[in-house]
Amino acid sequence: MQNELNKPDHLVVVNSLEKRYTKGGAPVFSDISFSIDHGEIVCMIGHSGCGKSTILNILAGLESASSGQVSINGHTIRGPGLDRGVVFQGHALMPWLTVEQNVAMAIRARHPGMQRGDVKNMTEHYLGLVSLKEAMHKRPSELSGGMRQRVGIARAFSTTPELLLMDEPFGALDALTRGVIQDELLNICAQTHQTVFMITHDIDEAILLADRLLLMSSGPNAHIAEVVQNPLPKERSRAEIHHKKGYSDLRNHIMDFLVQKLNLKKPENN
Ligand SMILES: Nc1ncnc2c1ncn2[C@@H]1O[C@H](COP(=O)(O)OP(=O)(O)OP(=O)(O)O)[C@@H](O)[C@H]1O
Repeated sequence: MQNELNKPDHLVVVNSLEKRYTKGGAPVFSDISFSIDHGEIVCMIGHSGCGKSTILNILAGLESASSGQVSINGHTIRGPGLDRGVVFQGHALMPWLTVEQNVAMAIRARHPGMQRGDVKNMTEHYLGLVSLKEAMHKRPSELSGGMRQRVGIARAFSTTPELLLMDEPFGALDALTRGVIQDELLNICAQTHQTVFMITHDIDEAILLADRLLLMSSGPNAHIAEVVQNPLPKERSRAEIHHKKGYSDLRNHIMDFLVQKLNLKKPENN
């Protein structure tokens, strides 16, 4: 079905993904199907080893599925592409380049013909969004872990990807820094209507950031056991979210899922 912009309704459609590492063995996961709408933030939560990173890497085009397809804007993906930006837990910055150069390099890759001055302006704009303009001439080794991760986020946003993929992007950060960056991420997403697929182990982070949560059963043969729509309004704020009606119920629901339903068997006819 097409909308008025003649684009598919869903930005991303994931259809029946399955991954096997050993021939004849049980798949790590199977029958993974979901969609992501334009501007939506979808979080996947599940225990270690159920295949979350593998699914994200397949969406990034860095890994291939044993079967199934992923399409973005109606086109089946066949490898990595500039339509997708990835933020990993380890920021993966180039250590010999400054903060500015790390971001500018990504912008030039996305816009090969862009004038030098425009690249500079765009670099400063995205570093400004993560409050790092002051540090633009520093090298990654001179930054804290949180600052490096913010450079990684600025770099990913600066390429204006159709889809931003984040694999536990704040996992290595202390709670305070994590909170600050979560706020920054929410602000940027509100400004840019960025579509995001994200993996996290942190329930509070998922409730704060996600419009929809995909709860994975444990592997092998993991599957999406439940899809939960976040009932809290889209304008969520870290300072107030725990006072909102519905917050505790949602948190308890996800916690119960993770604690009690660890070994959900895949339904026979699903
Ligand atoms: N290259 C590989 N070869 C064989 N098995 C692999 C390979 N990569 C991942 N696996 C297995 O696939 C399963 C899923 O791994 P994956 O990293 O996707 O899980 P995850 O849910 O992201 O885990 P975590 O939350 O710990 O990061 C694991 O059992 C892992 O051992």
